[in-house]
Amino acid sequence: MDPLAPLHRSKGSVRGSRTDARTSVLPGTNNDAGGSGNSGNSSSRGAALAAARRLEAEALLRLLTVGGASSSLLVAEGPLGRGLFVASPIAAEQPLFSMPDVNTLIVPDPENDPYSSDEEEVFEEAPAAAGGPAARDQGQGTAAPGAAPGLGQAAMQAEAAGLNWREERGSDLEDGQRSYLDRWQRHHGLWLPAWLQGYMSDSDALPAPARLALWLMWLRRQVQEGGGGGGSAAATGLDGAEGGRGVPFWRAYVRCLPPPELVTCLAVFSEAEAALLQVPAYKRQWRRTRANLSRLLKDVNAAAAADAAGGAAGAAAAGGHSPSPSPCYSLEELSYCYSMAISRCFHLPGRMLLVALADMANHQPLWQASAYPWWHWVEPAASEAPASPAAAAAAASASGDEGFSTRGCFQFRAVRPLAAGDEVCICYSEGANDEQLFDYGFVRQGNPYDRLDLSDGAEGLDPDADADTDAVLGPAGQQQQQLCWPALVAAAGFWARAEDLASDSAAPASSSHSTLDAGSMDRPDAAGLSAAEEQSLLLPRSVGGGENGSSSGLREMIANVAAIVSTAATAAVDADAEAAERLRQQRRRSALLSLPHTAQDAAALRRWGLARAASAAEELRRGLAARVAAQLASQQSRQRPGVAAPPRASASGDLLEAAAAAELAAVDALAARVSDLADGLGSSLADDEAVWAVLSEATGAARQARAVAVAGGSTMSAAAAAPPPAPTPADGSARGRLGAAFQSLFGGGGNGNGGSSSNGNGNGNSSNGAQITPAAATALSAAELLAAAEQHDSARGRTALLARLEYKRLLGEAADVLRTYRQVVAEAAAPRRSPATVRF
Ligand SMILES: C[S@@+](CC[C@H](N)C(=O)[O-])C[C@H]1O[C@@H](n2cnc3c(N)ncnc32)[C@H](O)[C@@H]1O
Repeated sequence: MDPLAPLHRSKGSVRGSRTDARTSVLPGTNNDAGGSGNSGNSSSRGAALAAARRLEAEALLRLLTVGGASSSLLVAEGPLGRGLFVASPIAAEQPLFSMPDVNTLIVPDPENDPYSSDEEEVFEEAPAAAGGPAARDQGQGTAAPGAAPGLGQAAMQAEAAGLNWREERGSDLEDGQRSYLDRWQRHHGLWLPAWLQGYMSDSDALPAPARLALWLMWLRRQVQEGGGGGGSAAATGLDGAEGGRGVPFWRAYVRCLPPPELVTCLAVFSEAEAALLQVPAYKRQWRRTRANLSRLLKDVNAAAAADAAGGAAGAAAAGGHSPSPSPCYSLEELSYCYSMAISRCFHLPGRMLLVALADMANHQPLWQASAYPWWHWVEPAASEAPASPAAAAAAASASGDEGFSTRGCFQFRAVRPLAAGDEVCICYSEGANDEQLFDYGFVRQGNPYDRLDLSDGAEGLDPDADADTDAVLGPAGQQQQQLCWPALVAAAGFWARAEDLASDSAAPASSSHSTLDAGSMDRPDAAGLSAAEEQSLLLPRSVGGGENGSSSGLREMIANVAAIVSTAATAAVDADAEAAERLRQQRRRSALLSLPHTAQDAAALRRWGLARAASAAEELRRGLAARVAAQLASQQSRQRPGVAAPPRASASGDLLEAAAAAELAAVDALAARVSDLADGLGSSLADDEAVWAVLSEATGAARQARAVAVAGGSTMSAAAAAPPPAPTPADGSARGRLGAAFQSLFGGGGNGNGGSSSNGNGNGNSSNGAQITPAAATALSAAELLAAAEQHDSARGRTALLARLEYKRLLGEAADVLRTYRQVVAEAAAPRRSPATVRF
């Protein structure tokens, strides 16, 4: 995968900006991943950390409240780990939280700058209202009944502090950034060193998340060292008016970040942890990122040392004290900060930002998300607004800023009316599991946007290759061939229209978003799309772009297969009833596996017996049949004298046969690649499922123990303070936490029957772990199983295990679909005999 890709897809595009979000995460799956997220629920150590982090978050909340942010949020542990919750009921579209720009970290993000292209205006204008800026802010209807008192205060305080984010929309990003940085430094009394200023002021020097990472890395050191004016949050008084400034503020923020051992984004994996990933594409991506980060680190440390040397020379010449020594940052620090940046940042057009507290919102698919990010612009008061361009220029030069004055704050707004206690979840982005793993440190079970990388990974993978700083985290230039799951299944003839699913009563009534397209902000506009158009929406960029041979080749392949399948489906297919039924079942299963399947989706599809999906597929086929006809016509018209005659339109059967032969070869090649990929992995799906069963059982047992302790009157922190039982050697006996889990699942006995997974449908990686019985277990001996479980008993170990489990399921499903394809294509091309018409 292109390591730059996460930079374009990171979390939470602010509403109004263009977003390519279209993903969903099944509720109740990733939270069970335990260590996959940073819930910290998997052990008493996790609970202790969670409790400590909750206290930090409370401290941050208090700081924010006095520092200019306003919120009606609480921080608590929920089903997805630590998250944000609604403190008091709030109406739809009202702000839940507001943070002045100066209390965020903002860097330019030219990669995501619509002003540099011809895209339309993406910010909503602040509605005109009478009065000064503060009155206007309050008069925008933002403080609705039920909203927390004081919303709008943020902008007022920002104004009082003279904190206007002066910039002209569409003006040079770097001017705006200089002005913002200047305000930021004055506000916090923290002065960025020259080396950091250098990275900050040159938008082309580094991608935005890397710059955010450097800023954060420097800030962490500042607050650890207590520099920059201010003691500990407690010592300086959280209730003081200065609470939103300087070291106390940023110390509280840094303390609220997840501790490194609970971070599961790919960039923080050690060599040993990366080995657990098994999947070559994941490992390659990890290696490339680490190599890029190492190069950046070398650069940064050299620049910081040069600064320090310059400072020392200056100080010596002036006979003063020697300045502070050059900081020497470690790869661990940088990769941690980089992971924080990519997993917690938000997008504004042309900018990327980190926002305290807002970055504690967990992810849900768009149709389930309860809030959305919003940038609230506050226009200057009429009295402030320059009367003419000349006056604007004069005002700008007087203020030292350029451009038109705007000020803003970051907000979360409610998607729908929310009750106290509702979790505030936003939709981060769409993405295949490799992207989600890289960006956020979790994978989605049955992710409909998942796809297999079928490239052999031979190009652009030399981690030691020379690259200058500009290329850090830059594109490797490798165009990968990917099998896009929805496109593949749609091509096989199955599709369900978004409206069909959304109209089901099981779907959330208030949501206009479909279960099929879980993330597009434009969803309501897309409601009228045909199934074929929906399919094209889901084509990944590498297929849809058609920029090079391989992607257009793949696109063609999909179109070809679709055409053939369409012909096959509408033609009389020679097949006996039993084979036809088998085929139909396979295809239904493929469809089910590929559609977003929440419990409701699955129930709805079962209830309908796929009738609606099938009818939508019919619609798709009709469209494709027209394309086949067009193809035939165009091939016929390209026929030239002297060249072996291509099949004639009248002999469409021949053409079909020739196309099918080519198609069979392509499908076989793909199937071989899928099988190679499966062979190259270190363990089987069944092995991994058994290991996961032990781990999740252990997690369940730990939760249960904690619940008992809490019910018995002990406090959360007392329960959390109890040391976890020491792991026992993996000797197969049922001792220790994992041993007990093992025994409860497998009765303590070994297995070794090499049977297939109990999870025949490839789903349910967590909650059904306890249903795995010895009969359904794996070829691993008891000792091996325990050893493997112990090896994975950490946040990153569990994440690696879940990630490769999903990958293996995807491989299995791909093999299934390819087999089905093969059968359909072969049948389509076979000479017709007495027809037993099969309609799918
Ligand atoms: C922006 S933070 C959200 C707050 C985070 N839970 C915390 O306590 O700091 C993003 C991280 O939260 C976790 N996370 C968020 N949504 C999740 C989900 N639906 N499933 C699993 N983990 C999730 C992942 O670890 C992700 O990297």
